[in-house]
Amino acid sequence: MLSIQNLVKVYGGKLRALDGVSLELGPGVLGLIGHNGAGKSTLMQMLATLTKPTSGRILLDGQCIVAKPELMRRRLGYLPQDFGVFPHLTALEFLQYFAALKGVRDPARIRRLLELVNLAEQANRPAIGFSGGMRQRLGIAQALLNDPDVLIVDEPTAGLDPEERLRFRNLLAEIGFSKLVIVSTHIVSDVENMAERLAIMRQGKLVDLATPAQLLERARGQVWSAQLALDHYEALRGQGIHMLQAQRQGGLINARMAHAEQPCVGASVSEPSLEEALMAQRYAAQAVPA
Ligand SMILES: Nc1ncnc2c1ncn2[C@@H]1O[C@H](COP(=O)(O)OP(=O)(O)OP(=O)(O)O)[C@@H](O)[C@H]1O
Repeated sequence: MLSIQNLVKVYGGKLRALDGVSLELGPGVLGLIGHNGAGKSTLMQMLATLTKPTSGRILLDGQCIVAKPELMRRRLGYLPQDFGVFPHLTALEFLQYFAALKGVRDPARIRRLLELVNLAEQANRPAIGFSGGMRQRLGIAQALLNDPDVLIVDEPTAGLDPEERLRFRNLLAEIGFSKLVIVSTHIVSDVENMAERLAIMRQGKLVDLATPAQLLERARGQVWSAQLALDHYEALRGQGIHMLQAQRQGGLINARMAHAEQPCVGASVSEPSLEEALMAQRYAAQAVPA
């Protein structure tokens, strides 16, 4: 459906915000993971046809959307990182306004979307009184107005409380049953239970594309746990052992460590969480420069 081919974006003559990114995507949720500055927003904006690549191609069902952005815009829903609502418009008025802009003429669709994002009862309330989660859900309703085949969501859960996060994630997961949903985040837990695949970006490059299960499998044997005295903990740190977690308990430190081999006598190999798996992968990449 979407074929991303060798995308490069150069800013200011030399900064490579994207450095040869290629990806083949179909329906389902893709989690785009990377630290701040990894190039996620640049890639999302490019897919949303807001910025053009310095080189490379993006094909939507075989046609290049760099050359013909309108092909994408018709089929795209986009929720940017800094999405803002008009505070004095009600949820209903806000959607009516965007429906008019997007040429959506079916008023029943707005009602259905308000129900989908669980805002039907707040339809006539001005957005100024909405919580962060309600605003995000209104943003998703806006992005879904034209029944898009591709939904792009940038840093979706920033500022949401845990319950709102959960609701919002479930909503995106359900949309991903039939559409392509690309969710960019640096918070692994945002996508670990909904993304079919994770694309890991680092310094403008796509360094991995795998299912969460594959990432966990690869990290098996590299995450260790041990109860350490404080001076032992500090000595291990001093030796460059990567600490994933440290929790003081009864005068000892419960430590979780990323290391290719047993980091110290008594450390036992432990099942990694997805976040730990990604950290372990990152440390391993640092240890062996490509
Ligand atoms: N318009 C711009 N002009 C110059 N440099 C830019 C521009 N946009 C992004 N960059 C740079 O490109 C690199 C990638 O930025 P990008 O915003 O795509 O990363 P990101 O992974 O989305 O990070 P974040 O999570 O902070 O949004 C960074 O070094 C950033 O400073």
